[in-house]
Amino acid sequence: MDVDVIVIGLGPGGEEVAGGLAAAGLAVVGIEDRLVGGECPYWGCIPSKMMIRAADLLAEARRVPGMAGEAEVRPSWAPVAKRLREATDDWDDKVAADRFTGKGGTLVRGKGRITGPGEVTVEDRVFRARKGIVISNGTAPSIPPIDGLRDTPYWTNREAIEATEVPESLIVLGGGAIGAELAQVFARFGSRVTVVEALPRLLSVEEPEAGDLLREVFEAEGITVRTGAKVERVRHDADGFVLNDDLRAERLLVATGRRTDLKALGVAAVGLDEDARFVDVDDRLRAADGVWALGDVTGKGAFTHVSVYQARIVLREILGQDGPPADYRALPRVTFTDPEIGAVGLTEQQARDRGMDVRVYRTDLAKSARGWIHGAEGFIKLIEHDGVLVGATSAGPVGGEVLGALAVAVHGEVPVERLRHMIYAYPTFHRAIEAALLED
Ligand SMILES: Cc1cc2nc3c(=O)[nH]c(=O)nc-3n(C[C@H](O)[C@H](O)[C@H](O)COP(=O)(O)OP(=O)(O)OC[C@H]3O[C@@H](n4cnc5c(N)ncnc54)[C@H](O)[C@@H]3O)c2cc1C
Ligand SMILES: NC(=O)c1ccc[n+]([C@@H]2O[C@H](COP(=O)([O-])OP(=O)(O)OC[C@H]3O[C@@H](n4cnc5c(N)ncnc54)[C@H](O)[C@@H]3O)[C@@H](O)[C@H]2O)c1
Repeated sequence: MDVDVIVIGLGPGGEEVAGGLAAAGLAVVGIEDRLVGGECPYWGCIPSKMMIRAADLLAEARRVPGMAGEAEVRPSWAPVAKRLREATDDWDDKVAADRFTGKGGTLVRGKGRITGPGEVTVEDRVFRARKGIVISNGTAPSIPPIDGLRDTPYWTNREAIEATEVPESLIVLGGGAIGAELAQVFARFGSRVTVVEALPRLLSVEEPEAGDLLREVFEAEGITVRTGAKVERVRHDADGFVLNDDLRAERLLVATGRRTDLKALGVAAVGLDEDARFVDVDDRLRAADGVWALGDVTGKGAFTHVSVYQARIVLREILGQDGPPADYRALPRVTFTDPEIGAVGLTEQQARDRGMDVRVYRTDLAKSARGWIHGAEGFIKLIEHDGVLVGATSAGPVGGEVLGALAVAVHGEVPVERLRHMIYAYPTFHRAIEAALLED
């Protein structure tokens, strides 16, 4: 079959670009080997945030004593599991598939493999593209080579999201975004949770203060946090999982990062390095002549907003429309723990590693009026270079929302002097940005 564009993988970015091109009248084949929509709506962002919403409600109710009277909290996972099944249509992608074909796209189910310039094969069907191929096949959970682990019935994010019951006890291997978010959810629903992280801190890609804060909060909620931990052996028996012969739990969630498999995708057929971890792209998302890549597979930030942002650039490129190139200076991310950890741009260490002469501002949320009223834990940390912010972190009850103001400041290169003399509404959480700038 000959078409204009072939899109391999219909996650958030692939769906955006394939649907956009089809709606513009191009002949598009979208290839998907699982569910149209990808990881985010079925096993990622949306169901995990629904679980978090439920867990946060429990935590909020538990805060009633001492502030507002009495509240008895009896958690039940049943409504959570039911809402997730409704939200995912029980892991059925008919609505998303119809959305794409309704725009005129051709949906092909199966695993796509690049077999030559402009050519993709799905089992015994060969597709040829006149304009090009878009690689948007995402990532899969990466399972560390720990002795015994692969033979056990461990969970990845997929099984955790599909859980119909809360385990009595849970070990979470990996204290990154997935591990931290899901550890807190299951703990708030009554599971005895231990987080085991190899590095010295939780959320190690963010500011150290963020990992330290989360550890404090987790331990106060009864979650055991083991950092700097090395797991050498895993086994499973009738009672559950055993790590290093000393740590036991009913379930084990492996959340140790993600992996790509460029060899299986056949990227060498278009001259790309099949042993690389990610597809190398330029600021127009071009990987080779007639090949674009977007989303997690590019290694520019494993977030839905990055995938969709890149997809819009690819769409413009293929349709011959003008627009700015990709710019990741103000890349925002939010870990939806409670407190939320919002961050944009560079951390202090990343800025220093780039040789930047930085000035750092920091304040505790508890010192702000709203933070004190709320009984909130969190902080604002700002990284200035050359009179503008190059990075910021906002940790707190709505850290991800407060981040909006900081993302605008980094993206727009607003002079710090202007930020210092702006009026911040009283008493809001975001007013702590002013406090940080004045605290010096
Ligand atoms: C638990 C969890 C929570 C998350 N929470 C957030 C969040 O709150 N906010 C956020 O921004 N991000 C979050 N993410 C990350 C987000 O889900 C990903 O960044 C996003 O889904 C990546 O999109 P993508 O377009 O790269 O493709 P993906 O969503 O990874 O989809 C790629 C698709 O390609 C298909 N595919 C793969 N290989 C082939 C092939 N050879 N042929 C055909 N099809 C193929 C796959 O089946 C898949 O459907 C979360 C992830 C997880 C796991
Ligand atoms: N709120 C969000 O936006 C959100 C939520 C979840 C996931 N995500 C995205 O999904 C990606 C994948 O999430 P993730 O949490 O799997 O990966 P991650 O890379 O964020 O964290 C993995 C953690 O596992 C640790 N680790 C690796 N091997 C280990 C081992 N053998 N023993 C103990 N610890 C080990 C790493 O040191 C790291 O801290 C994230 O990078 C993020 O981009 C985003």
